[in-house]
Amino acid sequence: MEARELTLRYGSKVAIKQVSLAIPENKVTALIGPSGCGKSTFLRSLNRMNDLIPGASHDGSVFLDGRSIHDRSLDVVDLRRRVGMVFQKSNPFPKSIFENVAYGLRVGGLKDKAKLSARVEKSLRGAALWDEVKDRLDESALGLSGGQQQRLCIARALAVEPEVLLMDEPASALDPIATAKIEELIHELKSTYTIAIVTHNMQQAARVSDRTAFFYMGELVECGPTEQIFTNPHEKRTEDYVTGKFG
Ligand SMILES: Nc1ncnc2c1ncn2[C@@H]1O[C@H](COP(=O)(O)OP(=O)(O)OP(=O)(O)O)[C@@H](O)[C@H]1O
Repeated sequence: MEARELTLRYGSKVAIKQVSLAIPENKVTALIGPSGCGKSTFLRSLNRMNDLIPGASHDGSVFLDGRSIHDRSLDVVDLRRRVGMVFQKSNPFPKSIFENVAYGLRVGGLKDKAKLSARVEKSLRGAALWDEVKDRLDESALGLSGGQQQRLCIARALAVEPEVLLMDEPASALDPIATAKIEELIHELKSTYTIAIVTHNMQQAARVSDRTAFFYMGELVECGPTEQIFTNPHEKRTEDYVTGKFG
């Protein structure tokens, strides 16, 4: 995916300004920066989730496989299937574990029970949750731990076979063990998916990402290989942020 000169406003307030950033295939791109700098806004603009916010408007473009996601002929539902999203707070439906993962497939018209079961199993395996839930698929998803619920939400996103996964602080509400599992999972997922992750946790960005983009006051200050951003940033503002001088 690639954003070119993307500006996004909420009413007259500019949240991100002329951001040009590539999210390369089969890599993890971390978006970092102080609170309110526009990370989530940028992430949400990659699958047009901001369209749902009254008063939001944009200039510039975002391309997926070379095609503008704002193209009139593009189906937004299909865009959101191709570019899935996982939120900070896990949000399973008050349904069974199986139905949570099957939901998007049923909405997409898949009815065959054997095919549904196979896709649910594949998605739960992909989210490293299968072994923990395979004997309780009919139980409520709300009975899972926070970390399991977040992996269930990842399984739900994987079920519709996206190409890109957007993750908005997916581990910030989890304990260190559950966080480590999510980070391990992100590492495994990148062989199949392109991932963009917003994180407040700089160690996490350093551990999971290949590239890091530093945002400040709505602007993209710099983006580069994660190691370079953390050890040898080009911009003073990046250096001050990654060394903890502000933020
Ligand atoms: N729905 C909205 N309506 C109006 N303004 C908004 C909305 N969402 C975000 N903003 C504003 O846009 C700016 C960027 O917010 P955004 O949530 O993208 O930042 P962020 O870097 O993700 O912050 P955080 O790390 O605190 O989540 C902020 O000034 C915020 O107040």
